[in-house]
Amino acid sequence: MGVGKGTVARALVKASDYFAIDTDDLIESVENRRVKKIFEEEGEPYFRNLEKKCALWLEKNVDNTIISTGGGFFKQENIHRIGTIIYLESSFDGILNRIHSAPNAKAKLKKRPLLSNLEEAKKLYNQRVEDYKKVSDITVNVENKDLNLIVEEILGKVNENN
Ligand SMILES: Nc1ncnc2c1ncn2[C@@H]1O[C@H](COP(=O)(O)OP(=O)(O)O)[C@@H](O)[C@H]1O
Ligand SMILES: O=C(O)C1=C[C@@H](OP(=O)(O)O)[C@@H](O)[C@H](O)C1
Repeated sequence: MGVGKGTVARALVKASDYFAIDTDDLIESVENRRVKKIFEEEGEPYFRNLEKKCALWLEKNVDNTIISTGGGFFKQENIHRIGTIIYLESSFDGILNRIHSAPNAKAKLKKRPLLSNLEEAKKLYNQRVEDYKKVSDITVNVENKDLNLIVEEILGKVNENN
């Protein structure tokens, strides 16, 4: 939720031969509506089921690609069969500061249904943090870090990992 997955993916594409896709974008495209609308009109379980379908499709069909995901995608049962998992690490306040200092901060907050209640969002972050660490193959701290340095670290660690 706002740690910089999409931004980092776009920077990685510029700095390498990789191309990128985003699971929320894929879901929005097949549903022809925004994630926020899907949550409002169908509820969260419906969205998680779309993530599951997307995860199964990625496992079968996508290789050598940067995949940015929604913040809850890591729970997919086949996540390790999709590829190398990179965790972008930041404190909760670091994430909020990022979003609040974006020029379009209001829109960024509005499109994220799980950020609408800050207390609940912090609870969710605290619940997930240990799981993010457990599930990831590579961790890169992104707090207060320049995008170029983040990209350099990721590409270095991915090369070491392969
Ligand atoms: N390394 C960075 N330095 C400064 N701002 C960043 C960095 N990474 C992301 N941002 C900003 O943080 C906000 C959230 O990033 P975004 O890529 O949309 O997150 P996510 O895809 O994880 O939800 C955006 O306004 C983006 O410009
Ligand atoms: O953390 C989550 O469970 C979610 C994060 C969102 O994506 P971002 O991480 O890009 O905000 C989006 O997939 C959906 O609102 C659920």
